[in-house]
Parts: sequence; structure tokens; C-alpha cells
Amino acid sequence: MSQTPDTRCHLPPTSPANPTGALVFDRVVISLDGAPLVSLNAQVAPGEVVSVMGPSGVGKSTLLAYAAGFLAPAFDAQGEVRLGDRRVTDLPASARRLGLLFQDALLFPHLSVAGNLAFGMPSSASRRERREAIEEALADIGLAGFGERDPATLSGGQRARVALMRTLLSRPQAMLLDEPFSKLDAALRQEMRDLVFQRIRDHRLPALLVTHDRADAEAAAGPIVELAAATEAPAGAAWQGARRASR
Ligand SMILES: Nc1ncnc2c1ncn2[C@@H]1O[C@H](COP(=O)(O)OP(=O)(O)OP(=O)(O)O)[C@@H](O)[C@H]1O
Repeated sequence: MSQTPDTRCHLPPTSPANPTGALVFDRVVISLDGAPLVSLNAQVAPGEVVSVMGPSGVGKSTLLAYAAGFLAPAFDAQGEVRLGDRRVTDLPASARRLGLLFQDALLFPHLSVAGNLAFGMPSSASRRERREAIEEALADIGLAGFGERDPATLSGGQRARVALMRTLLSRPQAMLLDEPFSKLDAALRQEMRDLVFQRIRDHRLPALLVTHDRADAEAAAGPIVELAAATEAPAGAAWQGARRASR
């Protein structure tokens, strides 16, 4: 990650030109009911995972909601989010090409596993392309032959893997992860971390990970941005407290 100057956020020096495909939070400042809440000024390179940590209520999920286009009316935002040379904050949520993963693997209960995987795939794909991509994705996560299963019959770990693949099959250009491992037990958590971070690297996607668990952030092997609780100024990326995890 590199960051552009923002005196309010005490950030490090300006980076060179943005690489194509970087996810950029450009002087984003979000207020809640008129009071500054959180700010972020950051550039996430393709294949890099930047972890955002901080106390409950500091505004971590709000930053993701702003990027994804789901900010509730109580919030007001300044600054923009860019993906490569696209200003995603000018686009409707459906056109932003952002892959979202949450703590609950939200699969559609009325669709089969294959139906869930097909859900976000480009409409230009032929039936055969869809079927092949789904079979490949299921094999990739050790669930070959599970396509016709009802998602309710899957274990938590299996659901999490299907949710990841559904997101990747939608061909996102960046990933936003909000506590995606927090409901998994320790062994599954490790397995999902490895899978998610590996796929993010394979697909060269910039990713922002919100987590309370330092082990998640360390496994992500990217920069860690610590948000401090808001006082008078919005909680910002306190670079002094941030550090680059060992790779
Ligand atoms: N829809 C909403 N309308 C009004 N206020 C909201 C809304 N959603 C969240 N908030 C408030 O915005 C603030 C930031 O919430 P946010 O969920 O971003 O925090 P967080 O850092 O992700 O917290 P946690 O770690 O507990 O998930 C909180 O004070 C929260 O109560």
C-alpha cells in the first residue's frame, strides 16, 4: 500500500503514479449525523491486502460501505474511491465491480450451490462456459459434485468456500472483506485465510480487509492500518501506529 499526503491523517509521502487496477481511497472523510467519523487516504496495489483494524464503532465497515455504494443516509462522505482509472464512487453499486465477503456466507437459500455460483457470472457467458466454470470452481474448493446441493446442507466451511467462489466468478476488480473469517472455528479459519489470500494474489486483486483479529491481518501479509477512536478529528489512518507485516 502507498498513501497520498493528508495532513489530517498523518500519512506517509506521496507515491508515484497509480498502477492500473489499484484501489485508491482518495482523501475519504465520512461523517455521521454531521460529525466527522472516519477518514482514509490509501492506495492498495493489485494482489495486496490492506488490513483495517480499530475499536468497535470507529467506522471500519462504514469505509467498506462507502466504497461498495451502500452508505446509509445518516452518513455523508467526501473524497472518492477509484479503481484503476475509474471513479467507483460515481457509479451505481451494481457497476462498481467490487467483490464483497462478509462474516456470514450469505448464499441464496432458494438456489442450489451451482445456482449460487452462477448468480453473479457475466450474462455474456454461454451455458457451457457457465457449467465449466462452476465445475472448475467446485473442484477448486474440494466440492466437486456438490452443484445440485441445497446450500442449507453445507457445513459452515463449505458455505464460506462457495461464497468466495461466487464472488470470484463475478469477476470483481477488487475485494472488500468485512470480518470474513470471524464465524469460523480455528482450523477452518486458517484454511479460509489461506484460500482467500491466495486467490486474491492469484487474481491480482487489490483488497481491503476489516478485522478485529490481528492474526487475520498478519496472515494477509500486507500493511495494517489502525484506526483510532474519533475525538475532534475523524478517526484516520494513524500511520505511526500502522506497520507492514512481515511477508
Ligand atoms: N445505518 C446506520 N445509521 C446510522 N448510524 C450507523 C449506521 N450503521 C452504523 N452506524 C454507526 O456508525 C458508526 C460506525 O459503524 P461501523 O459499523 O462502521 O463501525 P465498525 O468500526 O465497523 O464497528 P465494528 O468493529 O463493531 O463492526 C457506529 O457508531 C455505528 O453505530
